Amino acid sequence: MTPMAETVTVSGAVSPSLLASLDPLLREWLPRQRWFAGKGRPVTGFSLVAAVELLPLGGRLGLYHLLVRAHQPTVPVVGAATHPADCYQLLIGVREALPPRLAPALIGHVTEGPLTGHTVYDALYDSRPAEVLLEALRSQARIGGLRFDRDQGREIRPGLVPRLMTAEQSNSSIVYGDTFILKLLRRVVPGVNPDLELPLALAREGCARVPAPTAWMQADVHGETYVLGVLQPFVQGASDGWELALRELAKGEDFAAEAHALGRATAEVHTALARALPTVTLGHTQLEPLVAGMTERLEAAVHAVPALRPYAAGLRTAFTAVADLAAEGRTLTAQRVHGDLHLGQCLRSPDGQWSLIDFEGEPARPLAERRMPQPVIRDVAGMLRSFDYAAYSVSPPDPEWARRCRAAYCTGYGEVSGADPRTEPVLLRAFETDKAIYEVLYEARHRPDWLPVPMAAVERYATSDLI
Ligand SMILES: Nc1ncnc2c1ncn2[C@@H]1O[C@H](COP(=O)(O)OP(=O)(O)O)[C@@H](O)[C@H]1O
Ligand SMILES: O=P(O)(O)O[C@H]1O[C@H](CO)[C@@H](O[C@H]2O[C@H](CO)[C@@H](O)[C@H](O)[C@H]2O)[C@H](O)[C@H]1O
Repeated sequence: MTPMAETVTVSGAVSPSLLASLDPLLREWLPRQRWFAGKGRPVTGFSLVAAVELLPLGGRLGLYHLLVRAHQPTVPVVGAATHPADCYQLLIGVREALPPRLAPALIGHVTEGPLTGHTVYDALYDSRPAEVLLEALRSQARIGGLRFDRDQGREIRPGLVPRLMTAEQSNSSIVYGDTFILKLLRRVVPGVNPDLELPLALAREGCARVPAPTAWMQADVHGETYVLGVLQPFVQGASDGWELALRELAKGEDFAAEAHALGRATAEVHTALARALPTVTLGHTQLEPLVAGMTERLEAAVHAVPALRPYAAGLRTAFTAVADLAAEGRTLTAQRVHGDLHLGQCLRSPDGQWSLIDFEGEPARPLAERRMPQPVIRDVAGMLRSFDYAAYSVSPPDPEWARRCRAAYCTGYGEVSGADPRTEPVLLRAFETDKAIYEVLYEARHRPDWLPVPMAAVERYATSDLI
């Protein structure tokens, strides 16, 4: 099939018919990728947004950087990808034959168009393409519409050996010699990306809790800028909070001291973000849409996951309680927050220091929403849910372990910020309920086996208070 027409930026020797030859292969390959956001809806076609040749096909290996729109039927679900055609960043390698070490990267064998007879594959698995990216960042290259920039004060040594991270991720990351990690965003949208914006702002504030961006990669397409990747120092020997929590749970060990330290770290980041970027006061006019948004997300989730239906009325009471606060004239302070904070976003270095990563926000939400100031309790609720997630993902569940972690986290947070989140039980309940509903949708789409974990929370939240 011929790809749908779109104004395309093509650089180097890339022919627009390139996508036509990849089309049937991508249709099969793309929906199988963990980072594909449009799960459950067929891909009906592709259009090329931009294409840049990074290595010419004449050599042993051709390399193309593509921004490709995947067309899918639109489903009117709040909280899901709202674009009828999400744009994905692909790095396509082309070889005559694929060496066995690259077998997991296979996209397919091309049978039509300019690449006929070649094998195409996800080039992030391959060391040469990964080296090309690092070299471009190091030398601040401009290639076609691709722009590579770096913090002038930080050195990037040439020749660092790359390896693709194999962890389950929403994006793809390459580690270079245990010195840097490059996160390449997969679903990309034009505009300021909080995954670059917030760490840069925190670095300017001197906040050491977040690895500072060393270099970044962007694309300029028809007057719009897409953030494509961020290089940052790799925290060597780090364990993420989720692994650590599960390890302690398996040993029957307490995690309260770590939860306390995490509460302090979260408050430090929030304090620095409030210094770096504007804060606003939310009055009745702003709280009404906030509550309406939570209620809409619930309705949409019930539509998508009918198992939620029996709990909907009970869950809704968490949101109406916030509306009541607003009606009484309560105001709230809002500021930029992490937006999707959970144990997997917290790294502990071997010396026991915690860092927070991945400031992209909930990937399915529109960018404008992800960049809006929010009450800090939103992040706190994310972490509290995460302790609950850990405790309910083991058999038998250990609610007492979660209770101790939750209390310690709130204490630590309050020590640094001056405000213990437990003094806001109505807000906490609403944001935790909202997060649990998001998790039900997320798991239904991405990891159906995990659905019972947030569903167990939903059952409890529909009938009881949380803290
Ligand atoms: N600076 C870092 N140092 C060490 N490991 C990191 C760093 N940043 C990310 N990671 C690892 O990469 C994984 C994915 O990073 P993340 O930013 O959460 O990407 P995604 O949005 O794809 O989930 C993390 O869970 C962590 O294990
Ligand atoms: O890929 P991201 O890290 O940006 O976040 C998404 O995936 C997470 C799972 O990998 C998901 O987190 C949920 O599962 C975690 C355990 O794997 C748990 O610690 C979190 O509390 C729970 O929300 C996250 O919601 C999603 O946005």
